[in-house]
Amino acid sequence: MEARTTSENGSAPKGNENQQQPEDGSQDRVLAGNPPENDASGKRKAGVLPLEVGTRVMCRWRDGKFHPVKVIERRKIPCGVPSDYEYYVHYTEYNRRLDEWVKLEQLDLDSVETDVDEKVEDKATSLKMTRHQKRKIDETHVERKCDLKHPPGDEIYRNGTLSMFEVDGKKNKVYGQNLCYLAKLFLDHKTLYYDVDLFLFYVLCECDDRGCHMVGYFSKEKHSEESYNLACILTLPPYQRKGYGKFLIAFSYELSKKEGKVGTPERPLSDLGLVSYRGYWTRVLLDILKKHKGNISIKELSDMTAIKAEDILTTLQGLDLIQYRKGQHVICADPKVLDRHLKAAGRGGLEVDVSKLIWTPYKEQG
Ligand SMILES: CC(=O)SCCNC(=O)CCNC(=O)[C@H](O)C(C)(C)COP(=O)(O)OP(=O)(O)OC[C@H]1O[C@@H](n2cnc3c(N)ncnc32)[C@H](O)[C@@H]1OP(=O)(O)O
Repeated sequence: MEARTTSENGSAPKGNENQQQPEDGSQDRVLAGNPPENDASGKRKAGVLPLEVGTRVMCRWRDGKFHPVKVIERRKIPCGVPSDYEYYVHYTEYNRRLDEWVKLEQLDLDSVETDVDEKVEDKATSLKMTRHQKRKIDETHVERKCDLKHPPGDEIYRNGTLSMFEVDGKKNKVYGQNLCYLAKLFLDHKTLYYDVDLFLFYVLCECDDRGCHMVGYFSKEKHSEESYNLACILTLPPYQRKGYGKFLIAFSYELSKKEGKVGTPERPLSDLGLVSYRGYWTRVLLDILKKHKGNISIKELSDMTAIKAEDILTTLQGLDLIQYRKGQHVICADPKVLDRHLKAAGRGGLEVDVSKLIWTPYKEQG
């Protein structure tokens, strides 16, 4: 039998040294401990103990005041009487970080509301959940604990410890929105997208035995009128300058190749975005020009690389490799000049091994 009277076990609220009773004998809920008992209240308490999970009651907090709480867990006190419990309570007016274990002495048992609102809530939502399930949902919702071991999508690429995941913004709204918030921290000029349904997110992860840890991502519109193949790119600061940015850019073009389309990044580009893209375009184009024998047109370069013709033109113009002859742009590539530019373009970054990409372009379902 767990039910007992407070007077039997001596654990009834008796107040403490700090208890202050007003001289007129009235109960001061603000400063005092628990109010004095009478017979009726003692009997009532006998019926409510031990308190059930879900019970609402007033609890004296460290400020000496009583606050409404909800019992969300209870446990037996190891060295106490077998029927002695302490309670894990949530202060309903405050953040869950303040949840704590309290002793029975801190609770005003005259204020106990057993179950009433839980039943009302259950009826209102027509959900037949156990209290335990309800509490779990409640806690998860409020604290937003993340137990994900990898981004919530399909792994479309794996090479050694690197993986890429495709996350659909429509299926994982909050995850997609959070990625956008993250990028916004580093980008003044970008619009923040709340409506992420129209986007896919390609999340690059370093993987180990604890899971896949995001190092960067890019987003991409499911359908782009302007042939954008990348909306926003971000490498998290601790991972920058390691070649991940170039990897993500290269990856976006590999997806475009699979789609049979040419692509370009959404404008405007940030200064770091522009440097990264210029570096990528320069290396890719000059590598081809170096190996290629004979003439090659911008259209052919675009078909081979999925880089939009305008981007090829501006890149080659910037390197002074374009001449305008008889109304046409002509690529003039002296091998020595190409070598010089390639050297200046720096490291190639991490390679995308296309044989490890398993992906089909997005198709609207239903
Ligand atoms: C369409 C758009 O989204 S535009 C917005 C682009 N995104 C941002 O500006 C967000 C903040 N910036 C970032 O997230 C990153 O800097 C990115 C994504 C632009 C580049 O990511 P990184 O992982 O650092 O790229 P990566 O290591 O491949 O380096 C790319 C090149 O950019 C240049 N670069 C990158 N960071 C710097 C820097 N801090 N200073 C100078 N040059 C830099 C270098 O040329 C570098 O090549 P290198 O290391 O061989 O010299």
